[in-house]
Amino acid sequence: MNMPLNAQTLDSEPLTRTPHRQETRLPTALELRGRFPVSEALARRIDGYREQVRQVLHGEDDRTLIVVGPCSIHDEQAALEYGQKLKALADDLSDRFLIVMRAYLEKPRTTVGWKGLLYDPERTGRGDLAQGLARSRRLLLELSELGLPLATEALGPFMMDYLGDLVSWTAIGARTTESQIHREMVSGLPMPVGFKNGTDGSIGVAINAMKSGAHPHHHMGISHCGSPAMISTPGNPDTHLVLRGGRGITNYDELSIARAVEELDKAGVNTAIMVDCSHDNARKQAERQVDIAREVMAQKNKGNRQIRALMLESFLQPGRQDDDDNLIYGCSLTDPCLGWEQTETLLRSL
Ligand SMILES: O=C[C@H](O)[C@H](O)COP(=O)(O)O
Ligand SMILES: C=C(OP(=O)(O)O)C(=O)O
Repeated sequence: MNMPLNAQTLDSEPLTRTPHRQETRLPTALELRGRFPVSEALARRIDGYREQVRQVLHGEDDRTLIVVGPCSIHDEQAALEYGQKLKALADDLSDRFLIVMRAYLEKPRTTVGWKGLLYDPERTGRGDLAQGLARSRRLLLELSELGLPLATEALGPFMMDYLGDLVSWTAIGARTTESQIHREMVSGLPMPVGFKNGTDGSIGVAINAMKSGAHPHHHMGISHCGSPAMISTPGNPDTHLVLRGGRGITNYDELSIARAVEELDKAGVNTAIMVDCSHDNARKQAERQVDIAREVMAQKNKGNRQIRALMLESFLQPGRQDDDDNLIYGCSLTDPCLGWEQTETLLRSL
């Protein structure tokens, strides 16, 4: 499953090289979508998942949306094994939860580090976007065919052109919520989008992002055929806030959520809340996600109607590992995750 795809067939020929820049040709979005096509039946299913996510986020479906899965995917086989387990659990719990798998292929880094399967699938540090794009699309297709809705973080401004038709919910991360380029992108996305609060914990930037993302935009982009283009977008009405804590301060407690809802309401945007149980809320200690999820669901069960969703970082094995020669199968290379057993026990108990 981790087989490199043949670069020759992926049009990755060098274009130009200067001392400051080398350009390497990539397939267009249309070419890649053509190589790994979505059937009409699957496209209809994905439309259906997006509609279910919308209904939960707009309070028309009382279930809780759970976005759960690895911090990052580095091994397709482990991701598929995780997907099979999650699909069985999602079916079992579908009366209470709408479960969407985190299938994160791009990682925003605080400084530098591995940026995800899409950029550097072999983790050599040299990058191989041609292979990364193809492996990412093939994996999303295979996971979708298991019958799972998928979530990503939309980071590179053109990546959704290549992969977006397979995604049912996406995040704009804490490091990019303030970026106009990402807000413009969201304005043209066909799925619901969660904006994270800033890394400093501020939710004002996410509220501004929701307003901007709901607005039509005209911006510079690349057409699906690969030419420079002016992209005009209608605005995305299905955005919401994700509380992930910041600068060591958590924001999943009753008071923080009430304050966030008040600010959202004052700003006239959707008051739906997703709590990210990981990241600064868990202070990078994966097991803390268990207590956080329980505490937030207790608030919901006590009658907080704005809490509509949770995010959990989880993989086959608990914890995280450094990328060396003795990799543990199914263990995160980025942030620490809950292991599968912990995840299943938690979700069944919520
Ligand atoms: O979700 C993963 C990380 O928190 C995010 O990519 C930042 O990681 P870093 O601080 O290790 O670069
Ligand atoms: C990078 C992530 O989160 P954040 O933007 O909240 O740091 C993530 O969810 O993988």
